Formats: sequence, structure tokens, C-alpha cells
Amino acid sequence: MAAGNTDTGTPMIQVESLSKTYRDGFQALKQVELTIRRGEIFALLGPNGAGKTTLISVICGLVNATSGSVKVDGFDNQTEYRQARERIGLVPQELTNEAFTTVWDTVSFSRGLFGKPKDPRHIENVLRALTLWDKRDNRLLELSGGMKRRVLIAKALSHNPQVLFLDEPTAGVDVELRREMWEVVRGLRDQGVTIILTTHYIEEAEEMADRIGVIRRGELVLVEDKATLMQQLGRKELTLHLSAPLEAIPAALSGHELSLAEEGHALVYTYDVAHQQEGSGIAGLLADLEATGIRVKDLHTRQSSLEDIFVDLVRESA
Ligand SMILES: Nc1ncnc2c1ncn2[C@@H]1O[C@H](COP(=O)(O)OP(=O)(O)OP(=O)(O)O)[C@@H](O)[C@H]1O
Repeated sequence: MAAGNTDTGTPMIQVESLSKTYRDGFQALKQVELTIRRGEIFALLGPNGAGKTTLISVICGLVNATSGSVKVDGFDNQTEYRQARERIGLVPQELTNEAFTTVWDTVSFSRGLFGKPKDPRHIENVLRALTLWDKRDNRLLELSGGMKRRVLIAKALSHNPQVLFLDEPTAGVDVELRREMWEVVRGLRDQGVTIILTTHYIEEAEEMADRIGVIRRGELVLVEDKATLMQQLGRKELTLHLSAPLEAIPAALSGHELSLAEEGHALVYTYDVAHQQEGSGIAGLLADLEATGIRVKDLHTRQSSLEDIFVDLVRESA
């Protein structure tokens, strides 16, 4: 479904040193650097007011940057606005004032807004891909919530964009509809559309994204492959509460990834859940502890989650 440049060498989106200060003096974006790869699903996570919508609006050319640049498929979104903009589909959160229009008409009209010639076959493909074909003659007011959301996506795809922005695609929808939206988005990615979505839901990023960016107070504080993040999350922490405090970690335990906590009253052991082998890991540690005569009173484990990382990052701003 994606049209145009298939040169994989050019990033889909290239954002450089992007800053935005609103007229009232509020700086909503600070020196943002971001590259979106062709064909990926990128999730932009951040708390309320972090700057997600501002970043999307600047990339889409709806809000002017104060400094920095944005390239879409190699086209500057200021000096080559038309080429840049026509590559972008933007899915807003709500449908506005079109209750009496049919699905077919509203999607066809959206294409017209881009000055593109009529292309009934493309509209048909889009409607079929979003399982809206049977509803093409229905008026929007006759559709369910899920169908309306799909109409928003169909409108955004009507002019063959290569990259689709979804602003909070599942905000305020029930679990079933959320799953349906995820399926739709994955289907689009499989057809070659690059997807950027903003979300408050860590679960959504975890489920959908190839890469995750976290924005906080206008700064992009983390951009990482989800797989890498998940690997980090596969690490567990075992805290051993000691009968007697230690001043330092004995040399005999240097082979284990340990740190002292609670003023020497606890040892914290960090390990990789996926790589626990016999004779090493916890069993080895416990044997070494016994050999060194260190007595353990109590122990507990915890596993970090994407949510922990997110909460830590966001908390730092407090
Ligand atoms: N037109 C404007 N003038 C002044 N400040 C603005 C304007 N638009 C947004 N802001 C401020 O910029 C900051 C970022 O807002 P933005 O809408 O980008 O955040 P967001 O991450 O999308 O938040 P949410 O998740 O609540 O939608 C906020 O503090 C907001 O109040």
C-alpha cells in the first residue's frame, strides 16, 4: 500500500536538533534528534504534557519549529513542504462533523485534499484492508466505535502515504477494541507502511513497537530497540538480607555480580533470567556464600519491567 521512494538508504524521518518554544515562552521540545527507519513501528511514550503531540505536529508540518530540521523521505518539511507532507498520513483521535457522510465519500474526500487524482481502486484497497468495504455506503453515525477508528485510519491512508502517525490510537477504548487496533496497525506495517504512534500505555509499546522512544519534558531521553529493552528487563535482582553486616564484598565472591546495599546488611545479586546455568548463577552463589561463612536471614527477588524503566525515567524529572 505504501507508495513512492523505496530506497532503503534514506531514513523515513530524520529529525535534527529540533526545538520548539511556544509564543508564551514555554519550551516544549529541546534539541530532539530522531531517526525513524523505513517499515518500523516506533512508539513514542511519555507522560501528559511531555511533548508528544508537539513533536508529531512539527514533523507533520502543522506547527513550526523554532530551530532544527525535519526531513521526510529526504524532503525538508519546510522548503519542500508538499513532497514531505504528501508522504505522511496523520490519524487524529476523533472524527469531526462528518456524521452524515458515507464511509466511501469521506475517505475519497480526504484524498482530494491532497490534490491527488481520484483513484477508486486505491480507496477500495484501503477499505478492504481495514475491513470497511461492506460498510462503504454506511453513514459514519451508523458505525461502531471500532469502525469509526478504522475510518480515521482509512482517511489518513487515502493519499498513499508512506508513514502513518497515530496519536494515542487506543486512548479510552476497551480492551477488545485495543486488540483490534493493534491487529490493524500490524497489518499496515506488513504492507510496508512505517508507523509512528504515541501512547501513554506501556503495554501498547511493549506489544506493538519495534523501537521505543521516551520523551520527558520535551527531551527524548531514550530511544532503544524493544528487543534490547526486553533483554534488560529479563534481568532479575535477588536481595539477600544478611545475619551480620559486611564492610566489603569478600574476594571469594568476586565471580558474582554483587553489590552491597542497606549499609552492608544486604547483598544484591543481579542476573539474567535467560542465562541461568547449572553450577553458576544462584546455586553457585549460595554455595560460595556458605563456603565463606556468610549467613543469609532472608531473601527476595524482583524482576524489572518496562514500566519500571519508564517510571524511573519520568520520576527523574520531578
Ligand atoms: N499552543 C501552545 N502554547 C503554549 N504551550 C503549549 C501549546 N501547545 C502545547 N503546549 C505545552 O507544551 C507541552 C507539551 O504539550 P504536548 O501536547 O506536546 O504534550 P503531550 O506529550 O502530547 O501530552 P498529552 O499526552 O497530554 O497529549 C505542554 O506543557 C503544553 O501545555
